This record gives sequence, C-alpha cells and structure tokens, in this order.
Amino acid sequence: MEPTTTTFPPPLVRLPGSLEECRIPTLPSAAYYIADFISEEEEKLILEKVERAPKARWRQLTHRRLQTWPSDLVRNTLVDSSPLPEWLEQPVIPRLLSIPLSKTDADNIFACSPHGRPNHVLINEYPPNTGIMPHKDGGAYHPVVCTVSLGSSLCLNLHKSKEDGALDPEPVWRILQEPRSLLITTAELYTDYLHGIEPVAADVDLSGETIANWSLLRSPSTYRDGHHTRQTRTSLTYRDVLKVSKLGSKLGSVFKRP
Ligand SMILES: O=C(O)CCC(=O)C(=O)O
Ligand SMILES: [Fe+2]
Repeated sequence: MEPTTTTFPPPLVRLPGSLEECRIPTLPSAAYYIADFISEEEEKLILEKVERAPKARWRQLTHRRLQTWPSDLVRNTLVDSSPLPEWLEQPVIPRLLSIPLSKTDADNIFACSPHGRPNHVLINEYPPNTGIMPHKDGGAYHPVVCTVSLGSSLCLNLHKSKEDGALDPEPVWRILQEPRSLLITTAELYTDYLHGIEPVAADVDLSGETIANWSLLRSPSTYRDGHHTRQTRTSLTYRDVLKVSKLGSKLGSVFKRP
C-alpha cells in the first residue's frame, strides 16, 4: 500500500474563542491582537479595492495618503450615514462582532457603543519611511479602535504624556502589527496614552523583551534577527463615530466624495 502523506494547508483565518484569549498581556486595559484575522485572498481583494477607489477618494498629506468611508467628519460629526461599501463591511465587521469578550460574557466589543458596531473606516497608506505623529484619537469616537493591517508589518508605538502634558518621545510599549492582523485598543489605552508610527525604513530591536504582543505573533521567527524592512503597509481603522448627522445621506451628499 502507498504510504499516505498528509499536508496541512496553512491556516487561513484563526479567530480566538473569546477576546480574553488574545489580550496583549503587558498592556493596561485593554488591547487585543489576532494575527490571522483575514486570509491572504481577502487581503488581496481589499487592497485591490483600496487601490482602485476613485482618485477623489484619496486625501494626499505630505507623506501619506488616506481615504475616509463613508465620509469625512465635520465638527466631529459623521455627515453621511450611508452604509459602508460591501468590501469594507465583509468579512471584517461580522467577524469582529462574532467574537465574545470572554468565556462568561457573550457581548462583543461594540456591545456598549452607540450604534453597536463601527460606522466609519479610515484607510491610511504608509510607504516605507512614513508614519504618523503620536496623538490621541479624541472625542469623536467611542473608545474602541479596530485596526486591520494589510501588506506589511510595522510597529505602533504607545507613549505617555509627561506631567506637564508634553509628549515623552520614548515609547512605553511597541506593538508589532503583521499583515492580515487585527489590533483592538480600548479604554485607558484610548484615553490616557498616545499612539504613533515612526517614519523609518525598518523596525529594529524586535524581540520578546521589546514587543508587547510577541507571544501572539503569527510568525515571531520572521523577526528572529530583530530587524524588519518595511514595505507599504495599509491600515483600515474601524470606529464608531458618536454623532451622526440627522440629515443623513442628504447633507452627506454635499460633503461626499465620489
Ligand atoms: O494606521 C494606523 O495603524 C494608525 C492610524 C491612526 O492612528 C489614526 O488614523 O488615528
Ligand atoms: Fe489614531
């Protein structure tokens, strides 16, 4: 008889039974990291949609460009209450809402947010050597931030404000976000800390001692030598905007991008 060889395909999507299983252990309350949140095929499809969006959808900043869906915020208000396009809805949102908080709490992470789900997506594109200054996301959103990373890994840095309110330039923690991963930050991490991305060509000094989510990475062996050269990384940031214009899609159409 022929010997049978069994080959296992790499896992496509691996969701935890609950968020507490993927809580980043050393961080204050609370951040969660899911390495295999979307598949390579889903990643490819989303990146194609991002790339093919009409030119007017892109806002070009000095080093980075971004898209907002369904629209920009005007005075902290979402001016267009149209639904998100299908490619931002599926598969991310149902998957996100399907994960219970813990073994004993069946609520999902948006159970207490005003709309019970994210209603806004910001897409940021970071070629190598680009980043985002340390900042807080402010009062426009419910304090739950869900970031899907596509295309390349990079480090998100968390900073404390000093006593006098000035930024401490040395990050207190670093989170490595692999492509296809989901990072959720909430609560104290949202309100009390700043987050930013250094504008560098490579992330260095990567190890179990320096990276808060090292134990949750898909492939820590990729970073064995402590060095990762960046390629373009695109992020999708899902949030619930607290205020939505009552005029909904009517006013929205004035501000709406194509
Ligand atoms: O791209 C990221 O991961 C962070 C983006 C961000 O912090 C923001 O747009 O407020
Ligand atoms: Fe931010």
